[in-house]
Amino acid sequence: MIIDAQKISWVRADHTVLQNIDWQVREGEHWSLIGLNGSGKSTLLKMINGYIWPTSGSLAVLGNPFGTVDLRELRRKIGWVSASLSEKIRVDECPESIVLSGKFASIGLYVRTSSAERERAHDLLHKLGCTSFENRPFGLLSQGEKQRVLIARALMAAPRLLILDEPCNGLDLFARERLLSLVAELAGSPEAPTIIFVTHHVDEILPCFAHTLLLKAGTVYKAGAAREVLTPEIMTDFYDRRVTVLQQNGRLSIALTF
Ligand SMILES: Nc1ncnc2c1ncn2[C@@H]1O[C@H](COP(=O)(O)OP(=O)(O)OP(=O)(O)O)[C@@H](O)[C@H]1O
Repeated sequence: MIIDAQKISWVRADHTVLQNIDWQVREGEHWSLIGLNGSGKSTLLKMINGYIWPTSGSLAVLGNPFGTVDLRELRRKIGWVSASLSEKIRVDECPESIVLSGKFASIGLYVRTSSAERERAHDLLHKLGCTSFENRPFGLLSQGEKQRVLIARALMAAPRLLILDEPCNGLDLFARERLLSLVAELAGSPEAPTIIFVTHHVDEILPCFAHTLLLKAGTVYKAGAAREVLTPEIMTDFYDRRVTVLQQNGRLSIALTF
């Protein structure tokens, strides 16, 4: 089991941020995670990465029950690509060293690297289409280029779980589709980690994300097969607004019904 959350809650200053979350992610599944602002997505991800602990309930990640595991060791097996990671990267650091730093889960590269590690970093930069700007400082890269470098960085540690936290934010239509096709390729490869794809936009959910978790006000609204969850009835209840669900090229999109 990749994630086994049993009735987890997280309470802060008499505010229940997460309540009775049951969520099981099995090996070989890729999930999308959807929730309105403030529904608890970041809190749940912080918990999965071991930065906060459940107030109640039990959580095991990659087969390690919390309380019995070295969380720093666990974090090395999880790649988490998010806007807050992007903000931490130094603007003058180049893609090659950013990707290499992923091996050591460090921000910045402080150790001597082997030629095999440098070769792997180059392979990943190539795989993610970053070769043409691999020597350009991070601060000069476009949003789409930054995202691809950060995904390559996350893959450097060969994680078993990869969290892509709103990776398409700020991308234009073409950069978005380019990133999504790289994600599809990654998800389909034999050595793919389990991927959790967080988004506000249903049309970004690729067919490979066959499972969906809907979080609403800190609770699991629905979790299961995407085709059973992303229905007009369920999404209308979820958003408290009547919506229609459209399908095109194996992808869905949601439109408000006026
Ligand atoms: N340390 C904390 N103490 C009290 N409340 C908190 C704390 N951290 C988060 N919250 C509250 O918990 C709720 C969920 O926050 P969270 O950041 O997890 O939502 P989110 O789904 O990631 O939102 P967004 O889509 O806007 O990023 C919010 O109401 C937030 O204000």
